[in-house]
Amino acid sequence: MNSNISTDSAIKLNETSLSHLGNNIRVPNYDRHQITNGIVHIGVGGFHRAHQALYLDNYFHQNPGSEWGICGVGLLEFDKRMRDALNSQDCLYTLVERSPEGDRARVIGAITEYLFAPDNRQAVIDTLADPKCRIVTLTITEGGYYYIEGSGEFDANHPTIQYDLQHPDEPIGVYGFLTAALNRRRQQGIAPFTVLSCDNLQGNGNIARKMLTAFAQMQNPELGHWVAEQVAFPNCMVDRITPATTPADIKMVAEQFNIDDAFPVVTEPFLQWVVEDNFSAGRPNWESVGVQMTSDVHPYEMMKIRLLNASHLLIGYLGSLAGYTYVHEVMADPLIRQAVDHLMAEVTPTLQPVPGIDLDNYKKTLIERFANPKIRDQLPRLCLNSSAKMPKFVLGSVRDALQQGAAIEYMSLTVAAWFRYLNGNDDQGNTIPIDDPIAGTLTQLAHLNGSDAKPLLNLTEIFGDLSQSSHFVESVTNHLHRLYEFGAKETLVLNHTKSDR
Ligand SMILES: NC(=O)c1ccc[n+]([C@@H]2O[C@H](COP(=O)([O-])OP(=O)(O)OC[C@H]3O[C@@H](n4cnc5c(N)ncnc54)[C@H](O)[C@@H]3O)[C@@H](O)[C@H]2O)c1
Ligand SMILES: O=P(O)(O)OC[C@@H](O)[C@@H](O)[C@H](O)[C@H](O)CO
Repeated sequence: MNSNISTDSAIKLNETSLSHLGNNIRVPNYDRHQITNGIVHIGVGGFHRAHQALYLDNYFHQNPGSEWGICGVGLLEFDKRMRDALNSQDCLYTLVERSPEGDRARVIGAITEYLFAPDNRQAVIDTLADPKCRIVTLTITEGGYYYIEGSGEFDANHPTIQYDLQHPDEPIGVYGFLTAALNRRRQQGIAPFTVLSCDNLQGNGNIARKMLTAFAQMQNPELGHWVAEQVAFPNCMVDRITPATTPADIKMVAEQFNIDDAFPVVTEPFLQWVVEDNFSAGRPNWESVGVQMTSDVHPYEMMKIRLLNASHLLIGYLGSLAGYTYVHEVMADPLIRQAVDHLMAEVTPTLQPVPGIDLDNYKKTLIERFANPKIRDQLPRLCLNSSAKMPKFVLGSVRDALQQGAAIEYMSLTVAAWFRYLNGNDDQGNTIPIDDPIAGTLTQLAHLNGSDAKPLLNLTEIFGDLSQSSHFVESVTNHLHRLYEFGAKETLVLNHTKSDR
């Protein structure tokens, strides 16, 4: 590996240049033209490319000529950059695993086609309706499911949903595309595809089922019935910390690996995928490449979401308030690291036993993963769209702990730190940009009410009935007062002293 290579002299990644790449870089050794696309993936971002596509790349090395290639789909304007990058390099991209021990790059070939829906909506529907498509996988973020947290119901009034109901042949949203294709399959006697959600939602398959069925029902009750009866929606737990790609990553790939890649992915070495074995139209033999197929994903997803993702929120808010930029910097701060330990200790009694997993060891590994200085995971990424994540990552644990009469100190601190963060400046007075679909409402409530937590806790679409718990309200309020009065770090000193007593 030559670190003196300049970005300009790097080799442009595409099929013809694969054989010119350094021999330290693993490239697809299978014929990509022999692969047919049995999977359509909607929401090709960093995570899909570091996770599912990697598993399939490994699979194709063992099974050339497979029927499980991926056709990627982007529904949003946001995906233009992915379209341009993938189309300019034959859908190939570089995946770099980074750890203190070193960096390893490989080129992934599992995505063989990419469709940008705004360019050609019919092409997306045709691909989904094609009998060759047997699984549709999703990473469309928590907010992409149009799910009302407080009630658990479908957000039928959302403008995207209303648009798609009125324009069934020219949809813009995920359910519009899926139902357009499923409707055609039903009319033509083609079996439906399986819908596999790979987003960080507890019961992601169940949620996808409920939402898609509700949408299909509104469009056409018979179709709704068919979807409910015929479509399989396995749950799954996904795990691999994958930061957003930065210009520095593109430069690193060029300089360290001599690859000119418009959109590489940087990730950690850790990788896990636990999938409920419930597929109506077949699936790859995923076990052969390390996927854990099981009849019950629930304990795994509870463990991952409540320990890893909840800790990420606490790290994101406290770290931002304390003026840090990256997760590993936050983990080097003993006060915040201790808070993460305390949060995980509080969450643990709310978890079920997880087959084959020693929770103490799992938590230790999480701390090590968070501390990985090489992946430079960004705090704003962790805090993005918190209104959709807080209920899923933290509030379930709060409810369970309240029911058990157990401690909620650090769970409440996570909520309070979010409220303080929503004020939009850190403890030194620097601006923190708030990126959330309901940022306007949230920041207005935070500004108007400062250390009074109640108005934010009264947002039932996020907190449901939790504002009825005086213990929870009091605990959040106490932390919020301290965060405003003393700042994040001093609050932690006070908290830890109390907890250690
Ligand atoms: N990055 C990680 O570490 C990681 C790890 C595990 C799971 N995940 C899951 O994957 C999701 C995506 O993460 P990422 O890192 O790939 O993000 P990303 O920003 O790189 O990509 C997000 C993708 O979701 C699509 N999307 C967003 N909102 C949508 C909507 N309303 N309808 C349709 N598509 C929509 C975007 O167009 C984009 O293609 C996360 O929200 C999470 O649920 C991520
Ligand atoms: O991707 P999100 O927005 O659901 O959550 C942010 C992070 O917590 C998440 O991406 C983790 O890095 C990931 O879940 C690790 O597997």
